[in-house]
Amino acid sequence: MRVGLADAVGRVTAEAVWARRSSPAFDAAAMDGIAVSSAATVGASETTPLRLPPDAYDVVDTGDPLPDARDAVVMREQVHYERTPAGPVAELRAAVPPYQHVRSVGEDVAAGELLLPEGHRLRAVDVAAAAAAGAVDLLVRRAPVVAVLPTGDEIRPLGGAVEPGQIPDTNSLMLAAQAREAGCEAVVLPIEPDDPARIAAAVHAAAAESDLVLVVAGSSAGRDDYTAQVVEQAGTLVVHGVAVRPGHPVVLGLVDATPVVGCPGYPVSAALTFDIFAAPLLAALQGAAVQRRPVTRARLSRKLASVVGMDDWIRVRLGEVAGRVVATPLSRGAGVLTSLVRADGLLVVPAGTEGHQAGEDVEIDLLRGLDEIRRTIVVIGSHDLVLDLAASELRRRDPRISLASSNVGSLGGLVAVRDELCHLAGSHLLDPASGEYTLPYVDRLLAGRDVAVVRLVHREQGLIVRPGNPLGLQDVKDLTRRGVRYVNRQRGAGTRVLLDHELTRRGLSPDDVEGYAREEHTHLAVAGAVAAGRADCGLGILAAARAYALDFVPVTTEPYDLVVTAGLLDAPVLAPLWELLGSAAFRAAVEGLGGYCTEETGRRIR
Ligand SMILES: Nc1nc2c(c(=O)[nH]1)N[C@H]1C(S)=C(S)[C@@H](COP(=O)(O)OP(=O)(O)OC[C@H]3O[C@@H](n4cnc5c(N)ncnc54)[C@H](O)[C@@H]3O)O[C@H]1N2
Ligand code: MOO
Repeated sequence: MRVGLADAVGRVTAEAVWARRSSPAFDAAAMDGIAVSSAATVGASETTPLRLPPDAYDVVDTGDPLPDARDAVVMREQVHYERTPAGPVAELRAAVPPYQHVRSVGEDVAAGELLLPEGHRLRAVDVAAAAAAGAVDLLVRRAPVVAVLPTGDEIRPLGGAVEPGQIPDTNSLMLAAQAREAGCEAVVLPIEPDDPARIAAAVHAAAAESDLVLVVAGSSAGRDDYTAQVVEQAGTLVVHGVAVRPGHPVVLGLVDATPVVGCPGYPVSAALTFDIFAAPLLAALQGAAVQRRPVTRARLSRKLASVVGMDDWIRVRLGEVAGRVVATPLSRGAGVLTSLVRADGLLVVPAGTEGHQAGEDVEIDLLRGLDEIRRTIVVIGSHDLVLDLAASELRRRDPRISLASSNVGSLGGLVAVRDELCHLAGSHLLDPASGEYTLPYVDRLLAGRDVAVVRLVHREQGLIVRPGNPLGLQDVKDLTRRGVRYVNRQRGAGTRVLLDHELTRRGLSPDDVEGYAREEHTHLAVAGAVAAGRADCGLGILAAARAYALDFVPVTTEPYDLVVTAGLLDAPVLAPLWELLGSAAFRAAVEGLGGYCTEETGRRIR
């Protein structure tokens, strides 16, 4: 099919494009000035200037055709005019070589020259060059049509009501957009319930109208998982299950000669399945090359275990610390779509590998440019909402800046500072012996290192309870009451150390607290567990309680600090953060979260 140049970007050429016209189509002035005959200027110099009468030159502007009998241009700035009764005489103080400042016919592209090969994906510059070479439209390959077929009794169309237990159809939105990004047309079909006959009918109908059918979900072993069975009965089932995770239960087959990919329902699995299986197929259908991502080497910030026998696709955040790119693995859950949203790169741990040690050198497929990665502030340690607010505010102020924080608890953060795996560690570790926060741990873990500690905030820690505090919890000692279900933080988290300290002070033991062994990794996750009724109480910050409209019983106020290698304090990557911490507007926004005091924000306490 032929498409107009304005609509051709992203399409793939179906024939070679030969220039029909030269560009420029005539010898043209390349500068504003005067057109002259070079032969007439021989001998001109500073000491013997040449005086050209008005009929021996023509005034020209950039792009003008070169008048007959002229073969060179002198820039306006190098011409001195002298008024005479016969008109302005141009004085030249140097000889002009032939074709000086002249763009000759076909300098850009010559008629008859090959401009673009067949099978080339068109970009903005390509269509402009084609237009300059005389094209008005181009023969392009048909864009493959991708049909997206969502399945599942629980799936509801986007924008409509979603009852408890139902899931909005986010996968179809994503897969259709991925197909369009791959240069295809995408059609999202109505959601089919878990009924093999209906799914089969929909697959047949879609196969007749499209080049690839993506059946969403129903790929694994559940009672209502029919995709593989449908493909087997309606056509040919080629593969069910691959040694890739996420994406393990993918279904590959043919129905009525149209390829069908059964994408697992978990969003990360669905997205990666498209990348791994659908994208190369669609590129092949268009006769174009698959886009390979650039790669970089990086140091892994944490140990990464991986099951032997599966290629593990790990999403990572990246930043540059001490001159080396550091990769921090994000959540591995196939349902954690935000792991892909936040990812700067992908790390594939091959099937034959058990994983990697912290600090190991690995290869990363880049999802973002290295220049952006170099401007990323890497925070590892305890997490606080103020860091999220800072990340958002830094980006608003300068779109090139990112702040990536990963939560491994305060202790893990100090270890990451020690190992040069982050710029900053968020820490609020209480030393029960001295009652001091963070500094005793810095002395122990980072002994002999020149380390600075900058106060971020003071914040209130307290019991996060259901609205109205139905169990009447007033103090940490109430956690030992029968029937009170507590939700704890992970080992190494400052909030867990705080609980232990508060229990010890009261002569209580963790064994007295029901749910002590149950761990969540963030304040918000603790609040989420209480809000969902899966626990009655957890220790955390006021802002987390507020985020879920829960009640809060204050226990203590604690400092939350940023630990940084002193040599990095003046690093350009951190400058925007220090500036932000000094801003009154930012401090007001922090106080607005509730439970924060910014009196000492930005103060270096060591
Ligand atoms: N016993 C086993 N259970 C599971 C296995 C297994 O091998 N044995 N595999 C797991 C893996 S790995 C994956 S991946 C998933 C694949 O799930 P299905 O493709 O069968 O999909 P469902 O079970 O229907 O749904 C899974 C999950 O995805 C959500 N979903 C489904 N469609 C959409 C949509 N259009 N938009 C957004 N989210 C969607 C669905 O609600 C579920 O939460 O199976 C594991 N289980
Ligand atoms: O293999 Mo499943 O695709 O991990 O989530």
